[in-house]
Amino acid sequence: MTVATPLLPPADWRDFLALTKPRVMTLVVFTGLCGMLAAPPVNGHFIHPVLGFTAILCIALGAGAAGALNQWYEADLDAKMRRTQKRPLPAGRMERESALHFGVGLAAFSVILMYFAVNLAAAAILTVSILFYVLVYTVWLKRRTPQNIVIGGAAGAFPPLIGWAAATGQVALLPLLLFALVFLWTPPHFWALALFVKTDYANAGVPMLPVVAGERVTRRQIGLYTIPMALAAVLPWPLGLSGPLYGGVASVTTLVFAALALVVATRTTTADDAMKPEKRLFSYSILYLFVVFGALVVDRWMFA
Ligand code: HEM
Ligand SMILES: CC(C)=CCC/C(C)=C/CC/C(C)=C/COP(=O)(O)OP(=O)(O)O
Repeated sequence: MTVATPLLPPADWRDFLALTKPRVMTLVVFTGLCGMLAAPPVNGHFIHPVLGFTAILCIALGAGAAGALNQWYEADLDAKMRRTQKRPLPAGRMERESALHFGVGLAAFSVILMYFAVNLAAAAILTVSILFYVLVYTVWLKRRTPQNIVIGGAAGAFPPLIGWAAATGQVALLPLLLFALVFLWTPPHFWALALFVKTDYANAGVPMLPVVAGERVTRRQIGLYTIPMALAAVLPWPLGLSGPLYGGVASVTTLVFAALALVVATRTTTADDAMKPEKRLFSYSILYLFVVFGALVVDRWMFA
């Protein structure tokens, strides 16, 4: 006698939205928008607003698709961590197949639309970033090495390049520096968080740096990555790629970042304070990227 597996009722639209990790993706989309708005005109023309909107929509859909495929692949891990247990798949509100179809469909749609409506360069970099997040980070590295987020984290650094490529059809030094900024920002951003949700990762068997190498090494690495990150953040100014407004904002906000990272790096254990230094650094890291990218755009439009 065969027992039929009961099928779940169709998932709610809110569950599909949750698959796209909307809160994290707001910053991803913002950096993409800023990359686009910081780009110079081509033959005297800025990107047409409708095309610009389409390109940002494609970045949002592509990033959301990558988030959905990430959740499809690691529903088992998400079920083991308090922070992620209530997601649609581990909570049993959605069939895994639905998440897979949604992710693949959305990824294909975003890339095809980017190619036909915008250009090949933007579509190609969008494809690379989706594949990087899903295959390189999620499937290959996340469960294997504590360097997972250093290498795989590159996925989240592509959006400024995609935005710039959408506007100009090519890449240039400034968006490459923005790529470097997000790439080098990711380890302090994530490891600060990993220091205070360490037990979650340990329970799930994910080899995040604090679990594998311990707190002291993680704290030192946060400090070390902050140095080249600071350079990447400030360099557009001395290189003449941005003006004094960006230079001022980037210098001050980066100094604050470095000061918070130094406190984290020089502590030996997690304090009991309500606002632990690593929590403060994690929260500030998000505000920091919003402010620095926002300042770049305001600067380019004011002083162009
Ligand atoms: C591999 C690289 C990264 C890892 C492992 C990572 C991990 C995380 C985790 C675990 C959270 C906490 C909670 C949550 O899931 O909502 C978080 C929050 C966040 N991350 Fe990251 N992150 C990475 C890269 C990025 C990038 C590239 C961006 C954007 C440029 C970003 C933006 C954010 C934002 C905005 C939040 C706050 C979300 C909220 O308020 O709920 N992250 N990150
Ligand atoms: C355009 C495009 C494709 C952009 C991709 C953007 C990207 C890679 C963002 C990474 C941010 C992110 C949600 C990391 C979470 O890591 P995790 O998946 O390990 O977190 P979890 O534990 O919350 O699942």
